[in-house]
Amino acid sequence: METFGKRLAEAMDKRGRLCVGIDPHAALLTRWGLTDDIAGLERFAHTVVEALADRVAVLKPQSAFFERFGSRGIGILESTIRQSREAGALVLLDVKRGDIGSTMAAYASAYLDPSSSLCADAITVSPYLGVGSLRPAFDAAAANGGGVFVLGLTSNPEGPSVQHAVAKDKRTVAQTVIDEISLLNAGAEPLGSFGLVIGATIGDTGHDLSRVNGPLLAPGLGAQGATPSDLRSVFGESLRTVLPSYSREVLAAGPGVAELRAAADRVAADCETALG
Ligand SMILES: O=c1ccn([C@@H]2O[C@H](COP(=O)(O)O)[C@@H](O)[C@H]2O)c(=O)[nH]1
Repeated sequence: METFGKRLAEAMDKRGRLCVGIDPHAALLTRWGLTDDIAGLERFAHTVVEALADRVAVLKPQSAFFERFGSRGIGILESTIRQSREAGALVLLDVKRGDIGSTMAAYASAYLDPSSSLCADAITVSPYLGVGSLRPAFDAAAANGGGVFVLGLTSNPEGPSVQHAVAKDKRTVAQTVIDEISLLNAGAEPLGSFGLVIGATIGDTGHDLSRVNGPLLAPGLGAQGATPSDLRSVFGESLRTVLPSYSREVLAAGPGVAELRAAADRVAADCETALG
């Protein structure tokens, strides 16, 4: 079975380095002329899939915007994941789970076990209960060719109060997370399956990403104010494995399929120039 790291490296080579988020904000549904209900959600999500799933490397549905419609919203999330994967995109489900190991095992079954209707290629997780508590997700990913992206240095302004806190060993909380993920990816080729979320908004924080050997998801571009030219200062020598991620900046171009494609092409070209 091919690892997620290998599948992602191939997808980025073939389709370019871009992740587009599917974030059906109420304001975007209105902007698209849709109703803020289950029918609007379905039309929105499936239009993004129609426009982009056959061309971008990764689609990233934001679970929260589906969950807000209850079980029917989860149903649309399931069909969005399925259709995206059938069209060839890798699906990173942005669900930011994190719990004690025994509960984490249930989350891993829900999102990383191929027998689940919510199974994605990869998920986002939170390391707040300790990176070790995420072990069931790492194991499920490894067993099924999936990936896990751990929050490292997030794009929001509140993140540093926790992530930059310094532990007894003089490392920041974020550096501890980065180092533990680096160990999981040691020796993997061409790319490890365990990624980090590192916001494009954070500037040069002095964290060492040089040994991660896994994908670095960079949200915060576009609507949150970061630009592709910020990537160099955030990622330094580690630009090779950066996966830029946009949601609202691209989604605002809808509802036209051609306009969504043009917006994705534009940001992908901007990032390609910046990443070199
Ligand atoms: O540090 C993080 C981690 C996750 N996100 C998520 O990415 C998208 C960003 O959406 P934009 O519209 O491009 O701002 C959203 O789903 C967040 O929950 C993040 O922004 N920062």
